[in-house]
Amino acid sequence: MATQSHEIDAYLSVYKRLKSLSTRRAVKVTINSSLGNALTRAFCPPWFYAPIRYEHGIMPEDWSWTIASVVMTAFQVGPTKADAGTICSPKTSVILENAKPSSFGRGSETVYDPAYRKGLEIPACDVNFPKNADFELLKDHLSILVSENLFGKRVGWQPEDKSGNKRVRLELYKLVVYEEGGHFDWHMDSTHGDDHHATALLFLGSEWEGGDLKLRHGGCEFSQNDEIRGQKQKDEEHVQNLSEDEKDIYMGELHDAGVHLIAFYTDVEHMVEPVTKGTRIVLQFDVRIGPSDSQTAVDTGEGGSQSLTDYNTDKDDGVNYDDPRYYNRGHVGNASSQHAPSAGVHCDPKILDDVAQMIKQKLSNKTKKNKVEHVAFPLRHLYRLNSIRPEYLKGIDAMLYEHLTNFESQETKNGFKVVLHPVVLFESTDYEGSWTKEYYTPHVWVFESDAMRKKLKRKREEGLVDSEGSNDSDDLDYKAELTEFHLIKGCSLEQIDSREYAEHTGNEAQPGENKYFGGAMFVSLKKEA
Ligand SMILES: O=C(O)CCC(=O)C(=O)O
Ligand SMILES: [Fe+2]
Repeated sequence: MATQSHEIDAYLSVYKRLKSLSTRRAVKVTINSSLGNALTRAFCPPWFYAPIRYEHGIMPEDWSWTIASVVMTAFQVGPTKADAGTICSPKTSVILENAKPSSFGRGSETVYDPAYRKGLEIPACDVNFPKNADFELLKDHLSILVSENLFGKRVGWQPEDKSGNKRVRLELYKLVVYEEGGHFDWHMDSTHGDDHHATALLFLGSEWEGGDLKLRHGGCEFSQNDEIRGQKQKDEEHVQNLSEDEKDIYMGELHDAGVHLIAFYTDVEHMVEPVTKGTRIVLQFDVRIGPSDSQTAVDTGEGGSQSLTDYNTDKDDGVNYDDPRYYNRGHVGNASSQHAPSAGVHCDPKILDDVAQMIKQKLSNKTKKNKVEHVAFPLRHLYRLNSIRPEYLKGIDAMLYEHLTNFESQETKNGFKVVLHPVVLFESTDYEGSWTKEYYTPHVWVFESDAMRKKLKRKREEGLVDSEGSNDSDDLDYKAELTEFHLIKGCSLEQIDSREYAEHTGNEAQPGENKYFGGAMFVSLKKEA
């Protein structure tokens, strides 16, 4: 039977406000292009796994307390502040006594449905760390790992900026518990702010079986249990090369506690398979980027095309290596910069360069018939509407942005101008609403960037444009007919329509604007000065 109302209609109605505020243009989409294929090859893993353990075999005596205090951090739960043990040795019964069944967001409601999610939780306000300094230290360690592995040198390299604000901040969201039979079906986490860009899960040292955390994004998958098995194998190989004395130390109690960290960008879908034995206990953190809440996010200025290097101007890496909080980076698990785990913000520069060269070629074509002023392609990650900004780009989106904004060659003396815009993929059907090859003519609707919307709002307040938006072609500085938009196969933008992300199921219901949104990069040649 033909689809009655086109899915995109439902999707668009969610963004009514956006529609009413924005000028939009339809740009024809090119599918299966060689640029689209080159973009598909440009990839960064959107997650990582790192064991957190006590490696006193490697560190000088006086360093041990730092790591030890991380895994031995004590905590309390519930209104009575009951002793819940430590990160490496939690008191399961106390935690269970204080935990309540978890609900989750389905569309505009927050519901309880054990068929979808069967788990228990303790909200952050009921998790207390009697030694706050230990908790801060723990968060510092974890945020360095998250910085290095998800945000690279770009944002997270400096744990703090000059005024002491952390660039990557971990905020405890809740403690999550799964008993035997507990599970959580596929979902994306709800976001709790425009600066909330990843989830970090710290798995405590309780015993459990099953309960595999599975992640998926852009056609790639991750399995927690596979990572743990892989790590065990690596450890065994490592231990074979140690002396007997070293072996005893290495295989010590804390090393085996199984504490580990998994972090992923907020638009990564994930699920927890049923726990078959024991109790699985996790501290879930929201990862926030940039200055703390009390300060407003950086204004990107005109066109939202501020470069990342502007944002992160300090050339000095800003780390005080004498500070005991930082000197043992690289001794937490295997996630040191020298032994980066499988994931990380890395992408073969040759692939990035291929993309830049192909774009350059398209933009340099001066013949009237094939003239192209803008080459555009979707962002690989989904963002909140207000987070489609250079300083918030994640993983491969950030790598491409940075590479393209810094790209220079003989022909493009002034380099590229790269601008971000929210976009909605718009696929046509026939009059009955069915999908046919003949009528399959995908377009994207392009909306103003955050900065452009602000500019428009100002203009509107000054009465320079009408409230319905503007037809003034200056507002969007590109011409649809001179723009090539290359779709990337399997990218989130394509899936957002088919998977009902507008009704996505997260930890709690998300009001309209906080939902996930697609974006695109528009690349043009910088105008001669
Ligand atoms: O416990 C986990 O591994 C993840 C839990 C989760 O996805 C959530 O609570 O949103
Ligand atoms: Fe989740």
